[in-house]
Amino acid sequence: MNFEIKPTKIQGLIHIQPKVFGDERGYFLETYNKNTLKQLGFEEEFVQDNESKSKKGVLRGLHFQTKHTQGKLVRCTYGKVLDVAVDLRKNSPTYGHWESAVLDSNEKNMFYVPTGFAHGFLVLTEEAVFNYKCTDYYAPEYDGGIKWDDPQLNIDWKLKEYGIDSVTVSEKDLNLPYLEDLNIQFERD
Ligand SMILES: Cc1cn([C@H]2C[C@H](O)[C@@H](COP(=O)(O)OP(=O)(O)O[C@H]3O[C@H](C)C(=O)[C@H](O)[C@H]3O)O2)c(=O)[nH]c1=O
Repeated sequence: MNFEIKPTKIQGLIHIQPKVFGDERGYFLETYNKNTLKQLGFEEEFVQDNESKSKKGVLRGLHFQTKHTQGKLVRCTYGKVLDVAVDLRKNSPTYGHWESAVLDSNEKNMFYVPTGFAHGFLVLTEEAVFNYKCTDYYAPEYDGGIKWDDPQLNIDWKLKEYGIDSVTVSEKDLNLPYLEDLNIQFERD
């Protein structure tokens, strides 16, 4: 099997480790295989692929769409990021809880963030290229989010551990609300 599914602390989040085939030429891996992942119980359909490049200390997020909610299969194809998902699902026992994963382009590891979560990442290396598949289309009219330093969420962005003195956040993200001012709960798909 070319993919290994690993458990997470929050139900619904999934760590996916593709098998990497190395030889004297370099390496090969399947980055997505609908049938193989279906055999592992992962049956999401994707409609849009995205890529972004950012410098160390850039923090994109925490984002969600209030309609056309997107499940995201995320990975880092250059450098390393700390990826964070926050559970906003209605009646979830882990509502308001977060889970993080270091996505490393050398490890090829992936993280699946289902609908109902806010998502963001912090770049840990000088540069990082971030690629992800989405289960629904971009719908800016339904763009929403939570500010990265929400004291109620108290996310450990590991800034000191990675020697990041200050984060670079877009104007839009700097003006995102805290969760307590949002009172948002997503119905489960
Ligand atoms: C997301 C997106 C953006 N755009 C355009 C809109 C802006 O002109 C430009 C940058 O958009 P934005 O600043 O929203 O990009 P990010 O801050 O990387 O947003 C993403 O960051 C976090 C980590 C996410 O999980 C979401 O996928 C997404 O919100 O790309 C598009 O044309 N299509 C798209 O799907």
